[in-house]
This record gives sequence, C-alpha cells and structure tokens, in this order.
Amino acid sequence: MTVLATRSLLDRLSDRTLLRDQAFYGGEWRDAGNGAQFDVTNPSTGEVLARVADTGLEDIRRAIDLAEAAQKDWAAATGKERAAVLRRFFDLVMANIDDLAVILTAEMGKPLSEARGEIAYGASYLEWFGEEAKRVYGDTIPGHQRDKRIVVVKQPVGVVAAITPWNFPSAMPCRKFAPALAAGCAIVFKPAMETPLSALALAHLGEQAGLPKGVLSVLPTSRSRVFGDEVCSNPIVKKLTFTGSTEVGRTLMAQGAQKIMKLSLELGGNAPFIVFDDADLDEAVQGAMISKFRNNGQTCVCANRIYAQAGIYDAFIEKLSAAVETLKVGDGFDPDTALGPLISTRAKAKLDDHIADALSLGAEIVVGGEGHELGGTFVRPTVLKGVTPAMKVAREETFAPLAPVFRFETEEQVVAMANDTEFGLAAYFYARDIAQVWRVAEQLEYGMVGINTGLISTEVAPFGGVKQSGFGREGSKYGLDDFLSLKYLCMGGVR
Ligand SMILES: NC(=O)c1ccc[n+]([C@@H]2O[C@H](COP(=O)([O-])OP(=O)(O)OC[C@H]3O[C@@H](n4cnc5c(N)ncnc54)[C@H](O)[C@@H]3O)[C@@H](O)[C@H]2O)c1
Ligand SMILES: O=C[C@H](O)CS(=O)(=O)O
Repeated sequence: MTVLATRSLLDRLSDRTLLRDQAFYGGEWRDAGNGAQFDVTNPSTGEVLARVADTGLEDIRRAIDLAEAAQKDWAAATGKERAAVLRRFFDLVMANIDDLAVILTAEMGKPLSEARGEIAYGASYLEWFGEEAKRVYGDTIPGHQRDKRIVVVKQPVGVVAAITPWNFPSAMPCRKFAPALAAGCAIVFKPAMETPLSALALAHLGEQAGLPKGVLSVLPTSRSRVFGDEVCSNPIVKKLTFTGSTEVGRTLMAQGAQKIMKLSLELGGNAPFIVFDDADLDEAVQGAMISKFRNNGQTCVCANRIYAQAGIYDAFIEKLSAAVETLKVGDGFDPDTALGPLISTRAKAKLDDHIADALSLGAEIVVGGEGHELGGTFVRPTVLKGVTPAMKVAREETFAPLAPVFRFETEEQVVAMANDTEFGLAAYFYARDIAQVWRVAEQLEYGMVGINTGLISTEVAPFGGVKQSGFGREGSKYGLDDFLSLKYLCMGGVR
C-alpha cells in the first residue's frame, strides 16, 4: 500500500506504514465503497498531508455488521486474553511514540513535545484498561428466600459506536477504544475529519497487537451526520460514546432516544479558575498557565474564566502577563514553539469575537490582542482585565488562548459566579485555608475540581462532567461500567 502524502510528512517518519489513507473495518484496509476521499491538511501550513477514504453509509453498515459478528467471540475470550492484547497495543503505541507524535503534530498543529505527551496519555488508557479487563467482578447476594441463590454478573453491552473531536486526535480515541475492548465490546469509531491520521495509525497498531478482525473499526468520513444517523438508528449498535460539543451531544442524544440507546457524553466546558487572597501566587500562575494554554487553549477543561480576589488581583495579573509573554507562537515542529495554530479560521473568528465583545463592554488588553504576524490561524495569547459577567467570555467556551481575569470580593460571590453556567465539566481554585478548600470544593457544581493544581487529567481518575457537560466517566475503576450491563440471576429450588 503506498500512501500519497506530502514529503514533509513522509520524510519525518521512521515507519511510513503508520501513515494510512484507507478505512479500517472487518479487519481489512479498504477504500470507501464509492471511492470517495477527502483531504487532510496541516493547519500550520495549509498543505494537504494526505487524501483519506471518505466512507459512506454502505461502509458504515458493513462495518457494524462485521463488528457484530466479531464481538461475540471477543466477549467469550477471558479478561486475561483481552488484557494481553491491550498490553501489546500499549507497548506498540509507546514504541512508536515519535512517529505517532509527528503524524499528530502534522494534522492538528500542536507542538511536537505536547503531541508526545498526548500519545503517552492516550496509551495510559490502553495500559489501565488492559489491567481492568481482568477485574470485571460480579456479586453474590444472600437469597431473599431459603431456596433462592442470587448472583449478579456483568456482561459487555455489545457493539459500541464512538465519535471524537479533533483536539486530541490520539488520546480521545484511546480513551474510548480501551474500556470498550477491555469489556469485550466491539467498537465502530469515527474520528474528526480534521484529524483522522492519528486514529488510523492506532488501528494499524491495534491490528499488530492482535485485535481480532472486526473488533475495531475506524471510519474516516466528511459526512459525520450520516455516521451519527446510522449508529443512532441501527439496532445492532447498543451504545454510543461521544466526545465533542454540547450542541452535537444534544442532537445525538435526541436521535438515540428512539431506540433508548445507552450513551456516554463528554461535552463542552466553561471552567472557572479561582485564586483566593491566601493562595501561593506563583503556584497559582503556574497552574493558570497550564490550565489555560495547554493545547493552545483548545481543551474542554481549559480555564475559561479566571477569578482573582481583590487583594491579589493586580499582582496576579502582573505575574500572569509576564509568564504569557514568554510563550512562543509558531509551527509545531519548531522545538521552541509553545503554541501552534488554532485548528480553523472558524476557531480564530470565535476568539476575535470574544476579544472584541469584551473590549466593547469595558475590558482592557494587558498582553496580546487580535491577530499574529504569522497570519493564518496563528493567534497571540491574550490576557484581559476588567472583565465582567456581561461579556461573552463569561458564558461561552472560547477554546483558544484567551485569559479573561475577573475581580471578586468574597467567597460567596465567586462561588455564585463560578456556578453561573450550564456547563459543569472542570473547575479549579487555589487556596490554603483548609476549611475554605472544603467549602468551595463541595459547592462547585462540576464533575472534576482541581485544588492547587491546573492539570487534573489522568487515566486513574474518573473524567467527566455534570449539567450540560454530559454524563458517564472515562478512566478510573468506574470507566468500564459504561460498557457493561448488569444481569441479576435468581436461582430457585435450591433445597
Ligand atoms: N468533555 C470532553 O472530554 C471533551 C474533550 C474534547 C473536546 N470536547 C468538546 O468538543 C468541542 C470541540 O470539538 P469539535 O468542535 O470537534 O466538536 P463537534 O461537536 O463539532 O465535533 C465532535 C465530533 O462530532 C462529529 N459530529 C459533528 N456533528 C455530528 C453529527 N450530527 N452526528 C455525528 N457526529 C457529528 C464531528 O465530526 C467530530 O468528530 C468543545 O466543545 C470541547 O469542549 C469535550
Ligand atoms: O479536551 C479535553 C480532553 O479531555 C483532553 S484532557 O483529558 O484534558 O487532556
């Protein structure tokens, strides 16, 4: 198989077989049924990296049928057998981390060092659920009558569909592949059309790891609605796990309601980041930098609103701005780059709109502002002061390197402001009074709370939100539950 890809990408790879341009389903690499393809472009340079199979309804239905056939035998394997395959999958991803990072940076734009970090983070879910696969425990329950014996068993839900966004092209797929495969499900997966190459490379390594044919399918497509419509209506698909915007999650939830489909939704965020007067300011600035500017502000758990208490407001803004000014914007392959390009002109337009709106309502730019001399979708990391709840940055997920800093006076006031959103994914605060730490942590209406840290994502903890940030949890000992069904066995006549 020869992949038509740009020299700039091919020349950076040690193992070019990782670069795949066909869909993967039924254990085979296939062109789209109608031969269609779509371009994958480098957001930093605009160059076309590769043309990949643009799968349609025929491919999706075939993949689902083949997944159903494969899933039964995969479920019949022991947890230990599945664990061994996932361990090999993990080992292969880590052994190919350099090439996988090159592919990721090329198609998404994040700096190479950050791409390596993402590859390792995604692989950690393969490692984790390779271990959890051996621990799908049930229960025995004392009978309610003398002749009754009660057992509870857990069984895989069956064929699972999965959809992920462009911002973590490797970690998000791994975060869904791993628990589904560990539980004994088969998974039919659609990557974001902006970044399919990383997922296709993972499929190649999963095949090498020994995943049985049909258990994992990766279907790139420019027609995401066709995929969504099919998986929400096809009775073979028993569950959909979706990561993306709240708007799309809401659409899919409504579509799946027709067949009462099991769902996991990892949706949008609007994270508050609160700094109290007694916080260690240097620690708080360090936390704000990682929370706000990781992935160029394009993560669902990025600080979206920063609240600094009146006593430290000016000092915090001064320290934060000094740190922001050290961030270099540029191509992800430049080793000095801290912030790559935004993924699209649409993303840049939203950032510019949020800055313009804030300025029109009285905010001031401390550092940064609209545009960047590199042009394209490169933008300047920006800090705003004098921000108020009337501004769009208070209500909408910016998803870019914009740090709006609100001033607050009291704990009651800032908790109320922090909770004043329909989102509930992640929140952060820096404080040292232990009573205040407990009060604030218990009052924040979020699925995850970082306390004196700006980086909370790990495979060992339950990742997920409340309110309109979705439901279900990924990672941790809870992560398998979303791919299992409980079955209660009641045995009578035992005399
Ligand atoms: N909670 C989390 O874990 C998490 C992680 C990453 C990103 N996100 C969220 O994702 C959003 C950014 O990603 P995005 O802009 O790609 O989101 P998006 O919702 O536009 O797209 C996400 C995925 O859904 C697909 N999609 C879009 N419309 C669809 C439809 N009608 N049917 C089926 N699939 C459809 C897209 O092709 C993509 O693969 C942000 O809101 C961010 O907060 C959440
Ligand atoms: O966009 C949010 C993802 O979940 C990435 S991470 O888990 O926060 O690294």
